Formats: sequence, C-alpha cells, structure tokens
Amino acid sequence: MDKKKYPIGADHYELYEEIGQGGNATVFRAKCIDNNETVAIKVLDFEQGNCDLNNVSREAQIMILVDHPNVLKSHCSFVNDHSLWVVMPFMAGGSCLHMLKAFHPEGFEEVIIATILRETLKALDYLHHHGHIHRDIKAGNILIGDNGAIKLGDFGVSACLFDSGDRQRARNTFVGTPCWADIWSFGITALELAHGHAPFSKYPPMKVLLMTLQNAPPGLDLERDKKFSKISLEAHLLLFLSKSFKQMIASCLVKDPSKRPTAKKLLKHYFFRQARSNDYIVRKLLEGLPTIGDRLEAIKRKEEDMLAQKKVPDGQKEEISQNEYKRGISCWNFDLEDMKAQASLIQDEDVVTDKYQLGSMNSFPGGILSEKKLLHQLSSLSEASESAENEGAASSSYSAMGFSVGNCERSEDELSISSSTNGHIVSQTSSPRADSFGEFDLPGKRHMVDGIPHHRHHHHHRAASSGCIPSLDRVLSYNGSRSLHIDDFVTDAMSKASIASGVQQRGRFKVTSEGVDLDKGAVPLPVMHKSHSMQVISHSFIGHPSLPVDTTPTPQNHLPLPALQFILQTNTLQRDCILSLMKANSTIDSTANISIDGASTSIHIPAIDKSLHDPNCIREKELLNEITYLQWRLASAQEELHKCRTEGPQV
Ligand SMILES: Nc1ncnc2c1ncn2[C@@H]1O[C@H](COP(=O)(O)OP(=O)(O)OP(=O)(O)O)[C@@H](O)[C@H]1O
Repeated sequence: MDKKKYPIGADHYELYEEIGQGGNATVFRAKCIDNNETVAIKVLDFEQGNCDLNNVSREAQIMILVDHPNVLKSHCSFVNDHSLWVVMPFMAGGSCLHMLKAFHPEGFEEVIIATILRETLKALDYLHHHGHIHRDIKAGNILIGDNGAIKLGDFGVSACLFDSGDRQRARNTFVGTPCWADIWSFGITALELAHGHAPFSKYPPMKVLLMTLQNAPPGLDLERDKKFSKISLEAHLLLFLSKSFKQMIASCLVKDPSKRPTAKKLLKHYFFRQARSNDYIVRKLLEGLPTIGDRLEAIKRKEEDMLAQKKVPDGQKEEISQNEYKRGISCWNFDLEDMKAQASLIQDEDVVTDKYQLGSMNSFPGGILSEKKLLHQLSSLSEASESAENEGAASSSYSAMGFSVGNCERSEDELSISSSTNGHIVSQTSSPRADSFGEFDLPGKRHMVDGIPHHRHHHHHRAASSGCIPSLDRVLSYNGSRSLHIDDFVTDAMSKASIASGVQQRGRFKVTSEGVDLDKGAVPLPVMHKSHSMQVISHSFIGHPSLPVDTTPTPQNHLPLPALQFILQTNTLQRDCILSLMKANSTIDSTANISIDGASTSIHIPAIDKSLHDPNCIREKELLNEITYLQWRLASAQEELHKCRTEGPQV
C-alpha cells in the first residue's frame, strides 16, 4: 500500500529547501508529485567520506520495517545516482534541538519535557522490545510533527540484537539488557531538554570523555535550575514535580547499567503523569512559528556569524561534546593510545610549567585538571616508577583488579600481609533506587543525585572541536567482537577495588617489628614495596615514548581512571612505608622507632641501608621520593576535586 502511495524514483519527487543536516545526510522538504503530499527526503551520499554502507542500509531497512506512532518510519527508499533517498513523513516542527536553539535556549518547561520524553520512551520501549538499540538518542533526533506528534528518528547507528541469527535465543538473552545504553542517553537528553544544551557542552570531547569516567553522573541542580524549584504555594507542586524529574533523570544516569530501569518501567515513573497531549505541544511549541526552512536559515545565519567572529557555533560544540559524552559512557571501545595522542594535541591555555604542577582545581569545573595535565602527571609518575621497576625487576600481581602482570611468586625473604585500604575509590556513582515508579513520589523520600554544576558559558576550546583534534570517532571505535563496556568496566573496577582491600601485597622490601617472629607471619604491619601497580600503568595506560607499550587493547591493559584511583589508594600505604624507610635510613643504621599511622613501631631494615650507598639505590631512592611526591600531589588534587564537586552547586 505504502509503496503504491509513495513511488520509487527521484522523478516522482520535487525537492525544496534543506530542512536538516546530519553527519551523513542532508534532509530536504519535498513534494511527492503523484499524490501532492509534502514529505521529507533524507539524502545519504555514498561518496561522502564517512558514509558507512552498512549503516546506511541498516537505517533504510529499519525505517521501512518499524511501525509505531512514535517512531519515524520511511515510506520508501531508493538509490539515485550516488545517493540513497529515504522518503519519510515531513515533521513540520523539526527537531527538538532546532526548537531549543531557535526559541528555547534556556530549555523547555517541565510539562513539555515530560510530554516529549514520554513519547520518546514509548518509541524506545517499542524498539527494545523488537531487539533494536537506537544508540543515538538526543534532542536532534526527536522530531515534532505539525499535529504535535513526537517521533524518534535517525537509525544511522542503531543496532539490531537479532542481526546474528537466532532471534528467539537473542531475545531471551537480551530482554531487559539492551536498553542500558539508550536509557543513559535518554537521561542525558532529558537534561538537554531542560537546560537547552547537552551537559558538559562547554568542554572539548577529550575532556568530556575523561570527565565521564571521573565524575558523578550529571544531574539537575536545584539551585541553578530555579525554574524547576521555585518555592511558593503554587510552586510547591513544581518543586515536587521537579524532584520527580530529578529522580527520573538520576535513575537513568546510574553508572551501573544493570541498575537503570527499562523503558517500560521508566514509562511508569511518576514524572510522566504530567505529560499532556499532542495538542498541548501544538499550542505551546508550534503555534505562530515560522516555517522550518526559515528557522533553519536563521540558525545557519547565526552560526555563520559566530564563525565569522571566530567562535565555534553552539550547535557544533554541543553536538560534538554530547556525542562524545554519550559514547564515552555507553558501549564504545576506546583506544587509549590514540586517546593519548589526541590529548597531547590539546592546546591547553594553562601551560604546564612545573612538571609536578597539578594546577588549581578550586574553580571547578573551569579549573578542572585537564586531561593533558593528568596524562602528563601520570606519565611522569609512570616514567619514574618504570625506571625504578626496571632496576628492581620485581614481579607483581594485580589480580585483584583483574590485571595481571608477570608471575606472582613469593620470594622466601618476603612477608605478605593483608593490607586494608579503606579508601574511597570512586565513590561518585550514585545508585538511586528506582522507587518511584508507578507510585507517589514523595519529596525527600529518595536518594538524589546532585551531580555537578552545569554551566551555560559558551566559550570553548576551539582547538578541540574545530579540527585540531580529529573526531573521537577515530578514537572511540566500536568493535563488537572485543567491545569493552566502559560502564561495566568502571563498575567492575570499582567493585573489584573494594574487594581488593584484603588483597595480599607482595614486595621485596620488608618492614618488620622487632621482637616479632616473622616466620609466623603475625605482623600487623603492611608490607609494601615499590609501586608494582605503576608498572601496570606505564605499560598499559600511560605509556611513554621511550618505554615499550603494549598496544593490544585487551581489558587487561586498559586502565581507566577508577583503576588509577584504586592504584593510588593502594599506594598510599606503600608511600607511608617508603617514607618511613627513608626516614629510618637518614637517621639510623638498622633499627629505628618510627610512627606509622600513629603507632610507634620499631623498624628493622636489614640490607637496604647498606645498599643505599650504591648509586643505583640512591637513584632508586630519588625515584621513590619522586613517586611519593607525585602520589601525594595526585591524592591532594583528587581530594580537592572531590571537595569542589560537592561544593559545586554553590560555586
Ligand atoms: N522527517 C523529517 N522531517 C523534518 N525534519 C527532519 C526529518 N528528518 C530529519 N530531519 C531534520 O534533519 C536533521 C538531520 O537528520 P538525521 O539526524 O536523520 O541525519 P543524520 O545524518 O542521520 O544525523 P546524525 O548526525 O544525527 O547521524 C534532523 O536533526 C532534523 O532536524
């Protein structure tokens, strides 16, 4: 029926003005000559550099097959010269992103958001139920029809879970789980609609990626988002709703994917009870608007003006940052070597003058430790530690984190003692229980995620988004066969890190108490030695041009920040012991009373003091000093960052 109604072939259509442009396609308003109906035609150019034929054909296929009022279906598609034409219903309101940019730069009001998001969730629920993951949920892909209908479009990077064969098996395996990437993006989109721009949009992609790994999930900030938190008689309801809004977003932005609700469950969230009809959208958003073509022209003119003034157009930077943010946190691999190379290209405004200068982070987020600095610092750490390790050639095991390096042999003169690192590893992840689904959402009842403050400033690191830094598409390449889920990985690293508090640490320096029978192993002191974990860092994460780097991207050698933070925690004890040793060396020959963790302890250092006259040992000592110092700086910086983040809303 559809095929009859919408003929195949470019001759049957008359193209009008451009109404949208994406990474892979240009969308035009058009007329189907045969039935005199206005349609939209998406033209995907095969010859365009980044055109992926698999994606294109999958998109066309999905758009033909889908059948849901909230999913943008295509009437038909065909090849014309070197391009694919996808004919679809014309959505006169354009995308929510266009709408935000043109008329609501500060974001939509909550009822509109609830309405748009509820319709989007219905689309997601439908797609997930049929085994599709959209993977590109964002305001730019939510379209508004002239009757106020909301439809989810753009299946350019979507994936079908049933692609590889047994549908039923795949369905059983995946039911409930495929949604997590989309649900995260859905939460980000909610913030985008509320704020008028994507979270972190002021940052360049690399920074966004690192912040994604480092920070608490973004959230609504009641202090800043005043429109969602007015306290007055009438606004009490608003506050109430805004809390449910906040909680709804928080439930999507939980780093542990398994804790995110499904689209179906989310639809029952109290927040969506305020959602209204399509007519409401027409009245509130569409009435009196210029045509989509005129709006697009206006946006383009504005962006050209910005370019002329050498500013990065808002649209571009937000899009880039948002995409990277979502990709960073969802299901994409990332190649750390490439990432390091990209990071080294970032032109930081604050040049690192001092090797150990971490920079002030008091003004977070403006003063957040840049990834370049971070990598630089860690690189220095790793370099120092690597040299020391090479001299010591100690083997180590880091199995508690799932990273093993070398053999884990215990030498005879070593003493292994469980060490307790009650550290807080990366405690920013919040896991609000999704307890307001389908029931009353009482204010203050739930755990809220305050997140970090989002800033509306639109200055930007031009270098990062305008070509100096190539797109992170290169950095974050999807590879289904060895996909490392960062989400899972971060969670995994965190849980493993806490398990690791009782892990045995082995080393070649021994610290003992006088009068304690070592062989019985009953010494309640941590035995630490040089930084084994740093060896892991230097080989796998940080790298240094002069050092051998294992570039094979396996989970074993990808060390994201949580892992580094874990390493930092474990090394705190090492640092204490090393400091004690050095102190002992400078004052005594073989025995000294020093204080570790407030307890006065006698330390016996059998061989080290003598060997320290050896130039190698002196160098080693220097390096250990350096490591200690850097670790201390890193720890302080982490602490400061944490403080800034908690104080963030006020700042
Ligand atoms: N059916 C439609 N009616 C009206 N406008 C549309 C329609 N389809 C797309 N657009 C507009 O065109 C823009 C680009 O379309 P689309 O996102 O499908 O292209 P893309 O190349 O796949 O983009 P992306 O960069 O997100 O992958 C949309 O953001 C929207 O503004």
